[in-house]
Amino acid sequence: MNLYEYLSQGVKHFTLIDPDKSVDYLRIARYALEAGTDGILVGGSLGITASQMDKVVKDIKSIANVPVVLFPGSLSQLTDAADGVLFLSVLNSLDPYFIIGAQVHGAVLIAKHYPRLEVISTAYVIVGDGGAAGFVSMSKPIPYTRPDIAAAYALAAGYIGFKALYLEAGSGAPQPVPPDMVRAVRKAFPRVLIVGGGIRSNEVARSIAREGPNVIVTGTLAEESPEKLGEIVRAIKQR
Ligand SMILES: CC(C)=CCC/C(C)=C/CC/C(C)=C/CC/C(C)=C/COP(=O)(O)OP(=O)(O)O
Ligand SMILES: O=P(O)(O)OC[C@@H](O)CO
Ligand SMILES: [Mg+2]
Repeated sequence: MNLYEYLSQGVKHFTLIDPDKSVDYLRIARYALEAGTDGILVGGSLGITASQMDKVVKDIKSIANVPVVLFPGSLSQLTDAADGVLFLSVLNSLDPYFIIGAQVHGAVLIAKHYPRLEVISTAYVIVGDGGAAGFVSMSKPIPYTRPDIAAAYALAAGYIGFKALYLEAGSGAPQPVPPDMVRAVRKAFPRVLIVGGGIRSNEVARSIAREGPNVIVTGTLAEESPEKLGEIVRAIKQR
Protein backbone atom coordinates (compact mmCIF):
# COMPACT_ATOMS: atom_id res chain seq x y z
CA MET A 1 0.00 0.00 0.00
CA ASN A 2 1.40 3.42 -0.85
CA LEU A 3 1.22 6.42 1.48
CA TYR A 4 -1.78 7.96 -0.27
CA GLU A 5 -3.81 4.75 0.07
CA TYR A 6 -2.79 4.52 3.73
CA LEU A 7 -3.91 8.11 4.38
CA SER A 8 -7.23 7.46 2.64
CA GLN A 9 -8.36 4.75 5.04
CA GLY A 10 -10.33 5.59 8.18
CA VAL A 11 -9.61 8.34 10.70
CA LYS A 12 -5.95 8.40 11.69
CA HIS A 13 -3.87 10.29 14.24
CA PHE A 14 -0.55 11.80 13.17
CA THR A 15 2.02 13.34 15.50
CA LEU A 16 3.85 16.46 14.32
CA ILE A 17 7.47 16.73 15.37
CA ASP A 18 9.10 20.12 14.80
CA PRO A 19 12.90 19.61 14.83
CA ASP A 20 13.37 23.27 15.76
CA LYS A 21 11.30 22.96 18.95
CA SER A 22 11.97 19.42 20.05
CA VAL A 23 15.59 18.77 20.98
CA ASP A 24 14.34 15.55 22.51
CA TYR A 25 12.50 14.44 19.38
CA LEU A 26 13.18 10.74 19.86
CA ARG A 27 11.58 10.80 23.28
CA ILE A 28 8.45 12.38 21.77
CA ALA A 29 8.48 9.89 18.90
CA ARG A 30 8.70 6.95 21.34
CA TYR A 31 5.72 8.24 23.34
CA ALA A 32 3.74 8.77 20.14
CA LEU A 33 4.49 5.30 18.78
CA GLU A 34 3.70 3.71 22.13
CA ALA A 35 0.40 5.66 22.12
CA GLY A 36 -0.52 4.09 18.78
CA THR A 37 -0.13 7.12 16.53
CA ASP A 38 -0.58 6.22 12.86
CA GLY A 39 2.20 8.38 11.45
CA ILE A 40 4.77 11.06 12.13
CA LEU A 41 4.91 14.41 10.35
CA VAL A 42 8.23 16.24 10.49
CA GLY A 43 8.51 19.97 9.80
CA GLY A 44 8.35 23.46 11.16
CA SER A 45 7.65 26.96 9.98
CA LEU A 46 11.13 28.34 10.68
CA GLY A 47 14.73 27.51 11.47
CA ILE A 48 15.41 24.01 10.11
CA THR A 49 18.37 23.03 7.93
CA ALA A 50 18.43 20.24 5.38
CA SER A 51 21.02 18.25 7.33
CA GLN A 52 19.00 18.61 10.55
CA MET A 53 15.91 17.38 8.74
CA ASP A 54 17.80 14.43 7.27
CA LYS A 55 19.13 13.36 10.66
CA VAL A 56 15.83 13.78 12.51
CA VAL A 57 13.92 11.81 9.85
CA LYS A 58 16.50 9.01 9.77
CA ASP A 59 16.52 8.72 13.56
CA ILE A 60 12.71 8.59 13.73
CA LYS A 61 12.55 6.12 10.82
CA SER A 62 14.90 3.81 12.72
CA ILE A 63 12.32 3.34 15.50
CA ALA A 64 9.02 3.89 13.64
CA ASN A 65 6.65 1.21 12.41
CA VAL A 66 4.42 3.86 10.77
CA PRO A 67 5.04 6.29 7.88
CA VAL A 68 7.28 9.31 8.44
CA VAL A 69 6.13 12.19 6.24
CA LEU A 70 7.66 15.60 5.51
CA PHE A 71 5.54 18.65 6.30
CA PRO A 72 7.91 21.29 4.92
CA GLY A 73 7.80 24.92 6.02
CA SER A 74 10.54 25.70 3.51
CA LEU A 75 12.64 24.26 0.69
CA SER A 76 15.40 23.34 3.14
CA GLN A 77 13.12 20.72 4.71
CA LEU A 78 13.32 18.08 1.97
CA THR A 79 15.06 14.71 2.33
CA ASP A 80 14.39 11.31 0.82
CA ALA A 81 14.91 9.61 4.16
CA ALA A 82 11.13 10.09 4.62
CA ASP A 83 8.34 8.02 3.08
CA GLY A 84 6.63 10.97 1.47
CA VAL A 85 6.04 14.71 1.43
CA LEU A 86 2.98 16.87 1.81
CA PHE A 87 3.64 19.03 -1.25
CA LEU A 88 1.93 22.13 0.11
CA SER A 89 0.38 24.99 -1.78
CA VAL A 90 -1.05 27.65 0.53
CA LEU A 91 -4.30 28.35 -1.28
CA ASN A 92 -5.18 31.42 0.77
CA SER A 93 -1.75 33.01 0.69
CA LEU A 94 -1.58 36.51 -0.78
CA ASP A 95 1.98 35.84 -1.95
CA PRO A 96 2.40 33.75 -5.12
CA TYR A 97 5.66 32.36 -3.70
CA PHE A 98 3.64 30.19 -1.26
CA ILE A 99 1.10 29.15 -3.90
CA ILE A 100 3.40 28.15 -6.78
CA GLY A 101 6.87 29.74 -6.36
CA ALA A 102 8.34 27.41 -3.73
CA GLN A 103 6.70 24.44 -5.48
CA VAL A 104 8.59 25.10 -8.74
CA HIS A 105 11.89 25.01 -6.84
CA GLY A 106 10.76 22.08 -4.70
CA ALA A 107 9.64 20.05 -7.73
CA VAL A 108 13.09 20.26 -9.33
CA LEU A 109 14.80 19.34 -6.05
CA ILE A 110 12.54 16.30 -5.64
CA ALA A 111 12.85 15.12 -9.25
CA LYS A 112 16.64 15.49 -9.22
CA HIS A 113 17.64 14.57 -5.69
CA TYR A 114 14.79 12.84 -3.87
CA PRO A 115 12.96 10.77 -6.52
CA ARG A 116 11.98 8.09 -4.00
CA LEU A 117 9.71 10.47 -2.04
CA GLU A 118 6.00 9.90 -2.54
CA VAL A 119 4.59 13.31 -3.37
CA ILE A 120 1.13 14.13 -2.01
CA SER A 121 -0.15 17.36 -3.56
CA THR A 122 -1.78 19.18 -0.65
CA ALA A 123 -4.01 22.26 -0.62
CA TYR A 124 -3.02 24.03 2.58
CA VAL A 125 -5.95 26.09 3.80
CA ILE A 126 -5.38 28.33 6.80
CA VAL A 127 -8.16 29.16 9.20
CA GLY A 128 -8.70 31.54 12.13
CA ASP A 129 -5.60 32.13 14.18
CA GLY A 130 -3.31 30.59 11.58
CA GLY A 131 -0.30 30.47 13.92
CA ALA A 132 3.24 30.82 12.64
CA ALA A 133 2.41 29.02 9.37
CA GLY A 134 -0.34 31.54 8.56
CA PHE A 135 1.85 34.51 9.35
CA VAL A 136 4.97 33.27 7.59
CA SER A 137 3.04 32.28 4.45
CA MET A 138 1.33 35.70 4.19
CA SER A 139 -2.07 34.10 4.29
CA LYS A 140 -5.47 35.67 4.75
CA PRO A 141 -6.98 33.15 7.17
CA ILE A 142 -10.61 32.10 6.77
CA PRO A 143 -12.68 33.27 9.77
CA TYR A 144 -13.68 30.47 12.16
CA THR A 145 -17.32 31.51 11.64
CA ARG A 146 -17.30 30.96 7.84
CA PRO A 147 -17.48 27.23 7.05
CA ASP A 148 -19.05 28.21 3.71
CA ILE A 149 -15.86 29.97 2.60
CA ALA A 150 -13.75 26.99 3.71
CA ALA A 151 -16.06 24.72 1.69
CA ALA A 152 -15.61 26.94 -1.37
CA TYR A 153 -11.82 26.55 -1.10
CA ALA A 154 -12.29 22.79 -0.64
CA LEU A 155 -14.44 22.53 -3.74
CA ALA A 156 -11.86 24.44 -5.76
CA ALA A 157 -9.06 22.23 -4.37
CA GLY A 158 -11.01 19.14 -5.42
CA TYR A 159 -11.67 20.42 -8.95
CA ILE A 160 -8.02 21.44 -9.38
CA GLY A 161 -7.11 17.89 -8.39
CA PHE A 162 -5.19 18.14 -5.12
CA LYS A 163 -4.84 14.72 -3.52
CA ALA A 164 -5.12 16.12 0.00
CA LEU A 165 -6.38 19.18 1.83
CA TYR A 166 -4.86 20.29 5.13
CA LEU A 167 -7.26 22.45 7.14
CA GLU A 168 -4.94 24.33 9.49
CA ALA A 169 -5.77 26.54 12.49
CA GLY A 170 -2.05 27.03 13.23
CA SER A 171 0.29 25.35 15.62
CA GLY A 172 -0.73 26.13 19.20
CA ALA A 173 -3.85 28.02 18.05
CA PRO A 174 -6.14 29.09 20.90
CA GLN A 175 -9.12 27.63 18.97
CA PRO A 176 -9.01 24.56 16.71
CA VAL A 177 -10.92 24.30 13.42
CA PRO A 178 -14.61 24.16 14.48
CA PRO A 179 -16.40 20.83 13.78
CA ASP A 180 -19.00 22.54 11.56
CA MET A 181 -16.19 23.78 9.31
CA VAL A 182 -14.66 20.29 9.17
CA ARG A 183 -18.11 18.96 8.21
CA ALA A 184 -18.54 21.50 5.39
CA VAL A 185 -15.05 20.82 4.03
CA ARG A 186 -15.52 17.04 4.32
CA LYS A 187 -18.66 17.31 2.20
CA ALA A 188 -16.91 19.41 -0.44
CA PHE A 189 -13.56 17.58 -0.71
CA PRO A 190 -13.55 13.95 -1.87
CA ARG A 191 -9.95 12.98 -1.12
CA VAL A 192 -7.63 12.97 1.92
CA LEU A 193 -8.65 15.55 4.54
CA ILE A 194 -6.13 16.46 7.25
CA VAL A 195 -7.09 18.69 10.21
CA GLY A 196 -4.73 20.29 12.71
CA GLY A 197 -3.92 23.21 14.94
CA GLY A 198 -4.89 23.80 18.57
CA ILE A 199 -6.21 20.28 19.26
CA ARG A 200 -5.34 19.50 22.89
CA SER A 201 -8.28 17.73 24.51
CA ASN A 202 -9.92 14.34 23.94
CA GLU A 203 -13.34 15.99 23.59
CA VAL A 204 -12.18 18.32 20.84
CA ALA A 205 -10.35 15.51 19.04
CA ARG A 206 -13.45 13.30 19.23
CA SER A 207 -15.79 16.05 18.00
CA ILE A 208 -13.53 16.61 14.97
CA ALA A 209 -13.09 12.86 14.36
CA ARG A 210 -16.88 12.47 14.17
CA GLU A 211 -16.90 14.66 11.05
CA GLY A 212 -14.87 12.01 9.23
CA PRO A 213 -11.55 13.61 8.28
CA ASN A 214 -8.78 11.17 7.33
CA VAL A 215 -6.05 12.52 9.61
CA ILE A 216 -6.04 14.53 12.85
CA VAL A 217 -2.68 16.09 13.74
CA THR A 218 -1.37 17.08 17.16
CA GLY A 219 2.01 18.76 17.57
CA THR A 220 2.03 21.08 20.57
CA LEU A 221 0.39 18.43 22.76
CA ALA A 222 3.15 15.98 21.79
CA GLU A 223 5.79 18.58 22.70
CA GLU A 224 4.21 19.62 25.99
CA SER A 225 2.46 16.51 27.34
CA PRO A 226 3.42 13.43 25.31
CA GLU A 227 1.95 11.21 28.03
CA LYS A 228 -1.51 12.42 26.94
CA LEU A 229 -1.16 11.12 23.37
CA GLY A 230 -2.52 7.65 24.21
CA GLU A 231 -5.85 9.07 25.36
CA ILE A 232 -6.24 11.33 22.37
CA VAL A 233 -5.48 8.47 19.95
CA ARG A 234 -8.16 6.39 21.72
CA ALA A 235 -10.67 9.25 21.59
CA ILE A 236 -10.15 9.53 17.83
CA LYS A 237 -10.47 5.78 17.22
CA GLN A 238 -13.54 5.35 19.44
CA ARG A 239 -15.38 8.38 18.07
C1 LIG B 1 8.67 22.34 -0.63
C2 LIG B 1 7.27 22.81 -0.72
C3 LIG B 1 6.38 22.20 -1.68
C4 LIG B 1 6.78 23.79 0.05
C5 LIG B 1 7.54 24.55 1.08
C6 LIG B 1 7.13 26.00 1.16
C7 LIG B 1 5.71 26.23 1.49
C8 LIG B 1 4.75 26.50 0.42
C9 LIG B 1 5.35 26.21 2.82
C10 LIG B 1 4.00 26.44 3.30
C11 LIG B 1 3.95 27.52 4.35
C12 LIG B 1 4.44 27.13 5.72
C13 LIG B 1 5.26 28.12 6.42
C14 LIG B 1 4.12 25.97 6.26
C15 LIG B 1 4.54 25.49 7.58
C16 LIG B 1 4.01 24.12 7.80
C17 LIG B 1 4.42 23.62 9.13
C18 LIG B 1 5.58 22.75 9.21
C19 LIG B 1 3.71 23.97 10.22
C20 LIG B 1 4.06 23.54 11.59
O1 LIG B 1 4.07 24.70 12.34
P1 LIG B 1 5.14 24.86 13.49
O2 LIG B 1 6.46 25.17 12.96
O3 LIG B 1 5.02 23.70 14.44
O4 LIG B 1 4.60 26.13 14.18
P2 LIG B 1 5.33 26.80 15.39
O5 LIG B 1 6.56 27.40 14.80
O6 LIG B 1 4.34 27.79 15.89
O7 LIG B 1 5.61 25.69 16.35
O1 LIG C 1 0.77 22.12 17.34
P1 LIG C 1 -0.70 21.91 17.12
O2 LIG C 1 -1.52 23.01 17.69
O3 LIG C 1 -1.12 20.56 17.56
O4 LIG C 1 -0.92 21.99 15.51
C1 LIG C 1 -0.47 20.96 14.67
C2 LIG C 1 -0.36 21.37 13.22
O5 LIG C 1 -1.57 21.49 12.58
C3 LIG C 1 0.45 22.63 13.06
O6 LIG C 1 0.82 22.79 11.74
MG1 LIG D 1 5.34 23.61 16.50
